Amino acid sequence: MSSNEGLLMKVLGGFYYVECDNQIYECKARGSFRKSGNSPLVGDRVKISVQKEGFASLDEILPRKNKLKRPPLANIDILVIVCSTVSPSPNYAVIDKMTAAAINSNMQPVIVISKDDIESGEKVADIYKNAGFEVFCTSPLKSDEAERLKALLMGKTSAFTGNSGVGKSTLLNMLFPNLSLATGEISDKLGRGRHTTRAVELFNLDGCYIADTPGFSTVDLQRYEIIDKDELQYCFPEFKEYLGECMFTSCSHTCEKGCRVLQALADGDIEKTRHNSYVAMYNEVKDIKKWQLKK
Ligand SMILES: Nc1nc2c(ncn2[C@@H]2O[C@H](COP(=O)(O)OP(=O)(O)OP(=O)(O)O)[C@@H](O)[C@H]2O)c(=O)[nH]1
Ligand SMILES: [Zn+2]
Repeated sequence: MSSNEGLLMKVLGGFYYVECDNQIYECKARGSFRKSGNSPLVGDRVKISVQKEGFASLDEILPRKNKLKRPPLANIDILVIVCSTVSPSPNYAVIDKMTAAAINSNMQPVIVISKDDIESGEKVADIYKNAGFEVFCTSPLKSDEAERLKALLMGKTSAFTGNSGVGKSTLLNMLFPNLSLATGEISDKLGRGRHTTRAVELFNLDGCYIADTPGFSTVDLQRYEIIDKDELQYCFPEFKEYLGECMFTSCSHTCEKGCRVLQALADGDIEKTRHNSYVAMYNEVKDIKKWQLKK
């Protein structure tokens, strides 16, 4: 018998599929997980033991860097937030919720602006570059941007999100031309829009681990990952250099006198759309009590 560390790629029908040494092992979990209530999630780094006959068991879940409720995933390194320049045009409120939620969950948000061939994504790109994010402007004509993005995703576990029609499937196919071969349904519009019963799954595509999340169109951090009002300011990286410099220590950076963040906004150092999103999110959570946020 040998004990190994691996990555949980899929959970299906009581079996756990673990990638370990370039091989997939079908594992049964040890009974203790059921009792402890801490069940293995796709994306978990796990310890498995492989018996001689090929039977494998999942013995231990290694500590997680993060965990999502919907879809149930662990250890997401990068959240790729896709928006398009036109049809649909960018929804800043949605994008900013996703960037904030990603940061709050200890993931790196990455912005992809598609349909750069129809209309330039430069204006949107500048907003997010100025806020400190990694930004990519893509179109089927710009393979260099896709290559640059792919290099960032290498060896990491990533999930893609964005409204319907922004071009997620197109982007994934551009990044991974052999995607349809690798995953079958994933290229088939990612199994979305129809009632599939497929489970959440990680795909190893050229060394990039991509989470596919059927059943709902995208990773939905908006509704399920609510950010505490005191934490929200830290989820806007461009605020960081001004925090602690406001007149009032309890400043919410929404309307107060002597607010350094509002000053930066007035000076044009913080983007208006970003601050608008912050205020909207702040107002949404300001009356929620801390105990109601407990997960
Ligand atoms: N010109 C142009 N068209 C694009 C680009 N990206 C996507 N499209 C088109 O936009 C439409 C929607 O693209 P999809 O890739 O299906 O979008 P999606 O985000 O996967 O959509 P859902 O499956 O509904 O979530 C398709 O007709 C694509 O051909 C792009 O960069 N340039
Ligand atoms: Zn302030």
